[in-house]
Amino acid sequence: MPKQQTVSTIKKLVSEGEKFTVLTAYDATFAHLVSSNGVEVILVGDSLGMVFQGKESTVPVTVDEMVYHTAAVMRGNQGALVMADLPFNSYGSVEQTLESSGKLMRAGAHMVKLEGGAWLCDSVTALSRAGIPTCLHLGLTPQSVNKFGGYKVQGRDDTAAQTMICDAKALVEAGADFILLECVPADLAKRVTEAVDAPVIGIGAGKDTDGQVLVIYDMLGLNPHKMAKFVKNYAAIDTTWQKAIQAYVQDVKEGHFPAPEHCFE
Ligand SMILES: Nc1nc(=O)c2c([nH]1)NC[C@@H]1CN(c3ccc(C(=O)N[C@@H](CCC(=O)O)C(=O)O)cc3)CN21
Ligand SMILES: CC(C)C(=O)C(=O)O
Ligand SMILES: [Mg+2]
Repeated sequence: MPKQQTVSTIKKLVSEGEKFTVLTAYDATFAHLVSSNGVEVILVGDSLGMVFQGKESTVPVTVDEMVYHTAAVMRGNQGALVMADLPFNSYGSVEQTLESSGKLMRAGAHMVKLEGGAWLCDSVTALSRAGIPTCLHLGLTPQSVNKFGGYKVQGRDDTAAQTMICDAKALVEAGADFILLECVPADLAKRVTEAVDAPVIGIGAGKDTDGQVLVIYDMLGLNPHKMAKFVKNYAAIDTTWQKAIQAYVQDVKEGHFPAPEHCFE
């Protein structure tokens, strides 16, 4: 594995047909644990609002909080590519997007993640020109939980599926480096992955995306709340966290995770 992962090393790995793994981390200790056990990408996810802060959703998370956690992650990171979520209501205009992203990049992030479709193309292009790589999150976008009315599988009907494919293509055309799909039928995720020339990361999106992501507290069985269908508890298989993470990496590389029971149709 390279000393430091970059957007290019991930793209190269995917072009060679290798799967990659992503886990969340919100602090230096978890960043160290994850990045020294084979995980290529750390996501400083706004899910920290739920699992770290104990809030109802990711909506209350602020840019300043993301900056704080990103800076902590950077101190523990051992060479993973660090992607930070732009939180709710911090990327409404191109100008606001550049300002919020600049704060995350100055905290040490290597790239930012935005939730949304083709309406973000101008922002993606502006970020690309500013030297900020992006990941675009489609499907179940948790910052819109109040519009969705719950955490539900997205893209089940033909129109929604077609829109998702068009959004992904437009965003990659506009300069998006990665696409992330959350809670979408496995066959749609496969179609999106085939349709775009960018690495696609999945969570609850079947086995055919280029990478997989999970929230670390979920896959270590530490989340006391009801787990989504896509979660696998790796700590139930291996008795140390290091081994649990290594088992997850191996499962993804070998195509054993996600299994049919973790997928939607
Ligand atoms: N700990 C944690 N893990 C996550 O994966 C996560 C967060 N927090 N916070 C932000 C979002 C919220 N997420 C969620 C939360 C619940 C479901 C869920 O219960 N989904 C149903 C699908 C129901 C349907 O069929 O439409 C499931 O059965 O999995 C999915 C994603 C994913 N993200
Ligand atoms: C669930 C993942 C994809 C995420 O956005 C987060 O952890 O915030
Ligand atoms: Mg998030």
